[in-house]
Amino acid sequence: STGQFCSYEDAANVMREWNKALKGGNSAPILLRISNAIFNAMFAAEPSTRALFNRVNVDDMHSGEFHAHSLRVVNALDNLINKLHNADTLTEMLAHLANQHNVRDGVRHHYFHVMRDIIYGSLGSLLDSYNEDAWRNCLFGIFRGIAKSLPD
Ligand code: HEM
Repeated sequence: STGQFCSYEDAANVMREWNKALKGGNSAPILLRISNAIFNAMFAAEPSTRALFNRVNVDDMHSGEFHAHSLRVVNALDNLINKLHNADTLTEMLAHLANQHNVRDGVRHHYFHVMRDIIYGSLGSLLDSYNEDAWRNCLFGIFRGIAKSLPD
């Protein structure tokens, strides 16, 4: 298939680099570590985002509720990344995630730019190998797909 989100080769690199970090069976602790790093950095960069996660007990980021939330987010990211060669499926998944975010008061398009830049800046130390250009090319459409109809 032809990559609608990014080139076939960029998508292959992104999936390989991502999946390599999760190899070895028990991926939940690795996903949680990635998720915690991303959320902590986002709350530091944009403190107003923290209260959006009160329902999932953000006050205790080690709580079961916040871990469960973190796993929902990073599992979703994992599923999206692994559909980079299936543009139709990926488009449907993004539409569903866009709806789930559109209904949440206070979620802004801008926050997705903040999170995106955090992810670009942190994957280099979270992954064994990191082809930043490929990630930028492929994640652009993923973030846009979720955030495009959110208020600025
Ligand atoms: C690639 C980026 C992201 C992915 C894959 C993602 C994924 C998800 C998923 C799967 C859920 C659970 C949906 C549900 O069960 O209703 C969720 C909830 C949520 N997301 Fe995101 N998200 C992303 C970025 C963001 C950003 C940047 C923000 C805003 C700062 C945000 C704010 C929220 C909020 C407020 C909830 C609801 C939390 C709750 O359950 O109370 N998300 N997200």
